[in-house]
Amino acid sequence: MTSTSAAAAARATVHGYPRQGPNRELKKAIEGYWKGRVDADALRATAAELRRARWQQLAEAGVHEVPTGDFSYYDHVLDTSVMVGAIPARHREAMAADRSPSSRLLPHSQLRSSGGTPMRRGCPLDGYFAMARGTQDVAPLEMTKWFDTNYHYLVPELGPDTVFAADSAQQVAELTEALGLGLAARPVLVGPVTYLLLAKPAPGVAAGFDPLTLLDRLLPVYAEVLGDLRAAGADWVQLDEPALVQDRSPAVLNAAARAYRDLGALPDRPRLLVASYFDRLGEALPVLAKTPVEGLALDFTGAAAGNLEDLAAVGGLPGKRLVAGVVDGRNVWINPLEKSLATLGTLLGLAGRVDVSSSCSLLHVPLDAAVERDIDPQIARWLAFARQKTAEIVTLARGLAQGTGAIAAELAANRADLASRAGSALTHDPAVRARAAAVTDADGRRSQPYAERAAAQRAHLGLPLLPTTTIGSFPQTAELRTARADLRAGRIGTAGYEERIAAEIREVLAFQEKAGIDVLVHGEPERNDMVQYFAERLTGYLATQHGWVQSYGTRYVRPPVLAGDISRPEPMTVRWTTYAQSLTDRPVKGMLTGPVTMLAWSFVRDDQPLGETARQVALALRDEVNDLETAGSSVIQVDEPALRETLPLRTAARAEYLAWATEAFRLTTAGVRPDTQIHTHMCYAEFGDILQAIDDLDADVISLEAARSRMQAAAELATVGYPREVGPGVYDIHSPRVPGVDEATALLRKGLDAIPAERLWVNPDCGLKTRGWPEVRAALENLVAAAREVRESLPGAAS
Ligand SMILES: Nc1nc2c(c(=O)[nH]1)N[C@@H](CNc1ccc(C(=O)N[C@@H](CCC(=O)N[C@@H](CCC(=O)N[C@@H](CCC(=O)O)C(=O)O)C(=O)O)C(=O)O)cc1)CN2
Ligand code: MET
Ligand SMILES: [Zn+2]
Repeated sequence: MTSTSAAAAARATVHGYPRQGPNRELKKAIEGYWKGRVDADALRATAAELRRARWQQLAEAGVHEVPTGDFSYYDHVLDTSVMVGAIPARHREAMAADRSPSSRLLPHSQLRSSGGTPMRRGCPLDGYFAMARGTQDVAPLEMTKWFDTNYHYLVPELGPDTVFAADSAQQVAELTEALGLGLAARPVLVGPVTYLLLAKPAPGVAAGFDPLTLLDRLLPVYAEVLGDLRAAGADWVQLDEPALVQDRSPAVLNAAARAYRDLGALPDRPRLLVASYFDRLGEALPVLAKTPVEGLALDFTGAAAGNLEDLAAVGGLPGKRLVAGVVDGRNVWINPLEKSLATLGTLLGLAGRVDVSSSCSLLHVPLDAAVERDIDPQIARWLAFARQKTAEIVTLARGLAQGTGAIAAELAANRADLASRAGSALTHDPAVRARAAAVTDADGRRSQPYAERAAAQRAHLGLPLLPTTTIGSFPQTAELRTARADLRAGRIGTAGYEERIAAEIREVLAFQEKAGIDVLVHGEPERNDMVQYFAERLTGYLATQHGWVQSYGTRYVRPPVLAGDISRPEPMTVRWTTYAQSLTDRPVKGMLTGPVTMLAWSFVRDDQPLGETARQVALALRDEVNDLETAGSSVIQVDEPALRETLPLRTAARAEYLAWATEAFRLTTAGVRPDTQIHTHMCYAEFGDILQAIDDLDADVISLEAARSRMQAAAELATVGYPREVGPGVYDIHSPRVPGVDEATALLRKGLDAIPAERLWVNPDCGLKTRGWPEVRAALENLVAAAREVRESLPGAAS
């Protein structure tokens, strides 16, 4: 095919689309189902209607080929486990037992609801949700971050005994629905190599087990699914292999080569499009290019832009289809259309056919910027959410196929919008820039070394050995959320809302004092979210009203937008912290979200290096830290749960990231007196990669998620000689289970194997916002009892 015909054939598509619906209808239907308020048929009907509406929207926008199979009731990786029959044994047994009258398989929310909810039986949805959320008797699959995004997937559990079996029902049904609407549709599956690379050894299987050894067993299952999809009318099927953008061993690259050679050799199959995104494909590019697959989808945005030169270096993809991800699926800025057209033009010479798409699924961006009413219309023109991105993709495909003349109006408007952003005062605040430029090394260093600070803090705080504390949030009750919704809707005034918050703080403080906790928190009742709350109070940040993005299951966040230079017009947390401190003689921890997490869980500026944005945020937070100290806080926690997840996917980029990330944290925290204790908190396991960085934060105390891994994080820190205080979590707050005193005691003793008593804290894994009060009360009382028991048993303990 010549370039010209490649251009003429250019089509628009997307890799995937938000699932929740314009008003999070899916969340509401699923949570209603869990509560017994919505029946299975109604839930299925809502889901089908949402799928229909999104396909229709894509088609009406001019998308030529819509994705199918990207919908999910909970998580598409879990759906893949169902598709290949990788149901953990404990769930298989529970589902079988569920048919017997003695079964206790039912969702937690039903267990906890005050009786009267009928148990559902024999419904496949329940088995599915049990894998996602667990039941009273059966633990769920583990949840972890999808690459470096804020989306969480359920980790497949595999072992040498895993028997795969194809179940293509959901994929076939969705394809059939879309084809029934008269649309060209392309099923999207998690590819077999990525699926295995994301898996972990099932419980009871040796940790050294490598799931990739199951490839030969898995490929026939994919072959069967592909056959079923072909029979159902699939012309193309997309297999997502984002795991191949990470540094991979020759063994993994060989596995990829084998997988696509074998799938490519199937006699009656759809054409195959292998997709990668989030970074450049690197050494996997020539490997995949040599396989018989008919197409590759590559990311050409951000760090992945290097795919362009890599593609040229391998001589392009002659005769193959290239789906060019030129519209960023991870960020919310309008596309520079002319730049993208130039990229697409170059790509025309490098492939048999070029189509236009998003860089990755649009799952990671909100649905529609046009429904935001509170964003300045001038600034709203700079934003593209899923709906606007779809329009950009269609425009680019038209421009590619018909020439720029066909999209002259769009290009002119785009030029004006880009110029308005570039020239805006919002993005260039001279005071912020001057302050950031004047930062010195000394600003990021505490005035005394850790050992001296520790002594000063010990004298100042007078805490017992094994001090108890919590991570910040207490239950975000329906009453609190409703009060906030009422305030927004004008049903209550500010005074009424604030009285509600004050009352909650009094209750949280009273409970902690009674329970005997040593370092208290105010409970964060005033915060809708630990990132959005601060974004709403910082100049240069935009918050959205409806910009929901799925974080996991039915939980969503509204990532704010780092749009301009960041400054803090006034203190953000001092008032509620001071109020809480006025209610007690014990120390109340000030509670802030750190600069790295503020970036990681927001949409970031793409017009300056991330490190510069981080420094601006850090300086604003530094003022808050210092103000808290001035107002009387002796303990201040700066949460950095996202420090690990934002680690670049390719190791070559990691050192630079860790340098600016740790610098931003130190800049936030280093302005306090030596006797002010700085805490930090991280709650995503796999700290092994960033132990040095944790040390470089120079925080006085770190609390970590450790309950499920039985103190592994504490042990890892100990192996590198971590010198500071550590609170490895002894309460897994992701589960409604209440840990018993013995269980917490055992974990603490295990913690003592790694960290000496003088440096060990007692706390939960993370905040308690998603938990209910009854569990929280019982669990924290047990945690305090365990701390006392272990304290008393320590050698030399005063009896
Ligand atoms: N940004 C961010 N990323 C994160 C985390 C995090 O805490 N924040 N934690 C990890 C993921 N964990 C998460 C844990 C919980 C929720 C969560 O509970 N989300 C809530 C929404 C939280 C929120 O924004 N609440 C607002 C708005 C609540 C709301 O839905 N209001 C209703 C009306 C009120 C009502 O009737 O409930 C509406 O606007 O329609 C508030 O409290 O004000 C949900 O999906 O339900 C999300 C992620 C990793 N990434
Ligand atoms: C995801 S980390 C959460 C930390 C926050 N301080 C909380 O307790 O909710
Ligand atoms: Zn946490």
